[in-house]
This record gives sequence, structure tokens and C-alpha cells, in this order.
Amino acid sequence: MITVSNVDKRYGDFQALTDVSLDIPTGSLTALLGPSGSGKSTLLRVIAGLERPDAGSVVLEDKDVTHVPPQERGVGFVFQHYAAFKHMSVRDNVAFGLKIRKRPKAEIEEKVDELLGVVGLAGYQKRYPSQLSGGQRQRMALARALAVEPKVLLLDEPFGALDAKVRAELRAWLRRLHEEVHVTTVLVTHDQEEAMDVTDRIAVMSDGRIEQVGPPRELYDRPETPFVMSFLGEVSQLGERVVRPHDLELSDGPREDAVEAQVTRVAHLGFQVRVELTLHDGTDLTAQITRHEAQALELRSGDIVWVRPTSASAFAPEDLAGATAPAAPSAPSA
Ligand SMILES: Nc1ncnc2c1ncn2[C@@H]1O[C@H](COP(=O)(O)OP(=O)(O)OP(=O)(O)O)[C@@H](O)[C@H]1O
Repeated sequence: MITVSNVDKRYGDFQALTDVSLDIPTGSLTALLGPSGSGKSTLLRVIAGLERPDAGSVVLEDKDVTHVPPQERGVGFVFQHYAAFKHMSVRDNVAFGLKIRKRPKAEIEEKVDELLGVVGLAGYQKRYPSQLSGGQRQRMALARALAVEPKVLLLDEPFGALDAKVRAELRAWLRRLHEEVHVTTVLVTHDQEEAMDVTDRIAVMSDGRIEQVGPPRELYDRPETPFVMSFLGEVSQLGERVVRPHDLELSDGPREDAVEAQVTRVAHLGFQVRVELTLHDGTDLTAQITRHEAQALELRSGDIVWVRPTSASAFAPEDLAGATAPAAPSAPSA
């Protein structure tokens, strides 16, 4: 277990972390999720020992490490821009930590081969970092961090610099890796999809505080604050209710509880169809329906439809006013 208790961290006048407490179970893959500047990296650096908190403590596996230097904490890190040793082969990069710990040569070779297999880079031993793709370099970085068998693996936006497709591949790969290796892992990300997809627990951060901690589904289905609701998925406002786009139902005629709306855009995203709508009072909302539903309704821009919620959150629209949601992903137009 990693136990962070009542941590405060200031940079000059700026309060980066305020009374942060968080338990990270051994063997879990936990995300620190929040917008830019919410304090995720600062918290990760406090856990790593790269920043010293002004107040509070960090306990790793029953040992208070608040005043222990990073190299003695048994943590491995990978950052967004991983600094590989350019003049060293992949093999030597991964072996680095073991060499400085003066492990026997045969043990190093065996360990490096095993890890390169685990990260899918068997056969790349002799290459140099410049001869790898961005995704391969980050996998090498993970192999290097894992080589010294850390108790905790700390990842700060490790796939942040890569394109969307490679990111998605590496996400799936990281989850499989975690199932194999089971090292307690903390992943910093501002990408809610990445956090929901990869991790088993998410700590949502805002303004240097923890808003809510729990499994992804629980945060999505039962957000405790308006911030968590809007950060973990898109929300639309329909009258007095706040709903998720997939909690809206469309019909081509009037129905109980349904209001009239005009379709302004229909975007096909594979199986899902995003329908942008405008109500009589001028408010815009987005519905997410299946391709079959869209086909059955023969939806086209300009159509009049009736929209009603299938479920609604506990938050009134005014609660959400102060919460900053991430931008909706842009979608190709139909
Ligand atoms: N060394 C520093 N000196 C002064 N201010 C800092 C320092 N490091 C971080 N901060 C400030 O602390 C706040 C939190 O930074 P942090 O990097 O933890 O946020 P983050 O949630 O990881 O954001 P991002 O996703 O943009 O990295 C920011 O407003 C940042 O400007």
C-alpha cells in the first residue's frame, strides 16, 4: 500500500497540493486524473521523493519514506519525454540500473532478455534509441524502469507525446503488462478515456485536491461532485436535468417527457452516432445513439426529433457551471 496522508505542497505563494490523502493498494494500477495544473505530477513527484511536501507523510509498504531520498524508495519512473542514453544500445539501456547495482553478468543478461520479451522488444537488443519508434522507446523505458524490480512504478503521461493510435495500443499493452507483472503502478494522465480504459482505480484531482477516488465505473455512474461528473464524460443539459449523451433517447414523434429538437449535425463514429441537437430555447445538446437507432430514424441534419432522458444525474445544471470539462473529441461529419 502507498499511503499519502494530509500532504501540502507550496511553490512560493502557489498552493499546488492541499491536504491530499490517498491510499493506493499494493498491486493496483491507479490513475491520477485531472486537468492541467491540478497537481497530478506534483503528487507523483512527492510519492517518488523528487519533491518534499511542506506537511504530511508518504508511507510505502509500512515504511515512512517522507524523508527518504528517491533512490532509496524502490520506485521506478517513466516520464513523457523519456531520456534514453542515445549512445547505448537497447540492451545496455535496459541493463543500466542492474549494472550500477553490480549484479552478476549472467543475471543481467537473463533479466534483460526476459524484460525485452515482456515489453515486446525481443530482437531489438542491438538497436539504438534513434532506431526505435516513439512507442518502442517508451516500452524500452518501461523495461528499464522494471529491471531493478521496483516496488512501485510511477508513470507521468508516458504516452503523452505519441499519436492517438499508438497511445491506444500502448494502453492495451500496459494493462496486459500490469496483469503479468503486478507491480503497484500510478499513472498520471489528463485523458479520462486513458484512465477509464487502463486502470482499476482513479483518483480525480482538481485544484490541488482529490475530488473522488474509486473504480472507473463507479466514478462515471456515481460521481460525487459536479466536477467529477463533467470531467469523466460529456454532459448535456435538458431542462432541469443534467445527462450524459448516451442517456438520451430520440424518437420521430412526440412522447411522454420528450421535447422537440432540431438535428444540427449527425456524426458517425463507427458503431456510435453522435447527434447534435438544438432545442426551441436555443440550447444545444448532444445525444449518442447506436448506428441502428440512427438508421431506423433516418436521421439527417435539419430533421425534427423528440428527445427524452432515460436516466438523469443528481446534479442540477447550476452545479455544473463552475466545473471545467475537457473538450469533446472532434468527430468527422456525416
Ligand atoms: N517547480 C515549480 N515551481 C513553481 N510552480 C510549480 C512547480 N511545479 C509545478 N508548479 C505549479 O503547480 C501546479 C501543479 O502542477 P502539476 O505539474 O502538479 O500539475 P499537473 O496536474 O501535473 O498538470 P500537467 O498535466 O499540466 O502536468 C501548476 O500550477 C504548476 O504551475
